[in-house]
Amino acid sequence: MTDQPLLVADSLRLNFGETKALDDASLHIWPGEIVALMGPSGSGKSTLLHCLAGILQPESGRVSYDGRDLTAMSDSERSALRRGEFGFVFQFGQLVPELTCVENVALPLRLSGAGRREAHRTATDWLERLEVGDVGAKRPGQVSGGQGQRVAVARALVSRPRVVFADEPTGALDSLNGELVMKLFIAAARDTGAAVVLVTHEARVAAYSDREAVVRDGRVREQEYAR
Ligand SMILES: Nc1ncnc2c1ncn2[C@@H]1O[C@H](COP(=O)(O)OP(=O)(O)OP(=O)(O)O)[C@@H](O)[C@H]1O
Repeated sequence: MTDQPLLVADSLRLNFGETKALDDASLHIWPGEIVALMGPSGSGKSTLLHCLAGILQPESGRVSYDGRDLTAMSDSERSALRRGEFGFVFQFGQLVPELTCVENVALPLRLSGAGRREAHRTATDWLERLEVGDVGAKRPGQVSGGQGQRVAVARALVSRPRVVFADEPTGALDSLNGELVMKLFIAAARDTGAAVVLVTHEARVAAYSDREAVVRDGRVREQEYAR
């Protein structure tokens, strides 16, 4: 680890109408660190993740990434940062249904200017790494939930982001498949040196992290280093 955090949330506040979703939430993420956000339903975990990723803007407080103030950037600067430096894995629906699995994984590379052949070769390698090399030609609707999530993980990591945000990445899977996806996901993230911010309800998913941060009532209440 370096002596500078990669991502910092400093005293974030965000309300949805009467609901205080974030109420003075602060968190540091270090390069390469795997952090699980735990806590009761509705406590603000997803809202915190979305603010850290520059998807939601807090009403007050600051998010900085690599020393740059995300909250002060224009929308287009923030989008460029998300495309270039961040990867995302969500519970459902993040694959483009009209594209094959290999095309889905190649998409981030194509959008950043890679040629078709090179992008497909890299995407195929990533599918093999996630042990779904055989589904490349299929569309997302033709593969199982576990296979689809492994394709989604490959797509999140293919452009070698420095941070991967994962919101309940195994929430729709049975425990066996969830375990396999987590194992492959975390091994690949550690290999590439990506930090991971993971929202989960499940202790056995959080067990893959280096640190658990508990969110309660819109604030990070407890942090614990695993093992
Ligand atoms: N778009 C929205 N509009 C209105 N209220 C919202 C919105 N998003 C979140 N909230 C509310 O903000 C609070 C925090 O929600 P958030 O989704 O961050 O919690 P969470 O801890 O991720 O919950 P869960 O574990 O159930 O997914 C909740 O009370 C939720 O109902």
